[in-house]
Amino acid sequence: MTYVTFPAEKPLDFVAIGRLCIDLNANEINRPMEETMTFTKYVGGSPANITIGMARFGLRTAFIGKIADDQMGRFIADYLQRNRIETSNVVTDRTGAVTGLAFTEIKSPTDCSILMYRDNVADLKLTPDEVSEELIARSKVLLISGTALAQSPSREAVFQALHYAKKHGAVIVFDLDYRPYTWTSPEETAVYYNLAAEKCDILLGTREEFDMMERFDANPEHSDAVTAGKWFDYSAKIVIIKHGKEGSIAYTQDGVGHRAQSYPARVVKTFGAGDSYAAGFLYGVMQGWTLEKSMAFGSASACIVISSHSCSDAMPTAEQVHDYIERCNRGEVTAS
Ligand SMILES: Nc1ncnc2c1ncn2[C@@H]1O[C@H](COP(=O)(O)OP(=O)(O)OP(=O)(O)O)[C@@H](O)[C@H]1O
Ligand SMILES: O=C(O)C[C@@H](O)[C@H](O)C(=O)CO
Repeated sequence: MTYVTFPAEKPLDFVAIGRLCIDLNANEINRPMEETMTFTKYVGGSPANITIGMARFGLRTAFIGKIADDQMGRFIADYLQRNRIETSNVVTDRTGAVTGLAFTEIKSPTDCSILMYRDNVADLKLTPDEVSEELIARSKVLLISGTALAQSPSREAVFQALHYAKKHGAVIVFDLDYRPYTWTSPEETAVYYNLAAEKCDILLGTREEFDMMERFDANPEHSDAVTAGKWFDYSAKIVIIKHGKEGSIAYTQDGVGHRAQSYPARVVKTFGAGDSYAAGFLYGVMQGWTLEKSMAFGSASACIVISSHSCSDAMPTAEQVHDYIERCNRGEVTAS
């Protein structure tokens, strides 16, 4: 059954708008960052990671964002180009803004955290008039990521991109990606997340992220089915609630909940699961697969990334994901 129709005539498969940053992942893992002396540099930013994942699956992709006019910004732009991601709408800041840094702490495979340096970052300085209508008009999908709503003018740039996507018939995906340290208050977050979510066809978030959005609901039940049902009154066709190792559930407008279990994984770090899951799931539905097959593909993609040191570099190819699923089905992968 087809729950979302992607405009096949569009030459681009996928465009994302939002954060381009640098991950600095601790090399000395299984200890607090106070004891970490060296880090490995990777391109980061949740929407960037998802786009890199889609490119690794062989899709035609592009990115809308702003980078700093420095070595880190050029590192990011070069990495995107080397991964065949169109950067025609990646704008270079000229105000002296810097690149967001995400220092990642891996205390244990299940106790990871991110220390984000987000002051005066270039990615939040993208303006509405810098968003290319022509690029969005060429794409089947526009993905927005919640953190880009955290500050103006990036906030307005996202809403302008949403306007273009609606105008040109792109499928709109909202990866909630709630990062509290980027926001001034949960109330502000909920207001802007809800305004954006009303325009979106596919929503992906964790239970906690949807709970944040429901703070103004009268008597919120915070139950997955009720959460999903609320968004079908707007533009939503699919609402996915992710539950970490417990798997995920996708609701459709007919009220059916489609469940997916997680696969076993030898976890190095937990973050990156959501980005790789989103890329794998969206790839699957864009191939016309069932929701269950697409969710399983996303789940396996997530396992590959959380079993790796990086997020962006570790984004797998479709062949690697299929192979992982087959090895799990043969009982060759054990969880750690
Ligand atoms: N420990 C795990 N073992 C196996 N699979 C996992 C694990 N954690 C997450 N996953 C898979 O990844 C999917 C998304 O993970 P999660 O629910 O943690 O999203 P998220 O919080 O957005 O991720 P992130 O930590 O990147 O922000 C899950 O639905 C599951 O399929
Ligand atoms: O999105 C961020 O700013 C952090 C990411 O770069 C990091 O890779 C991560 O947390 C992935 O979800």
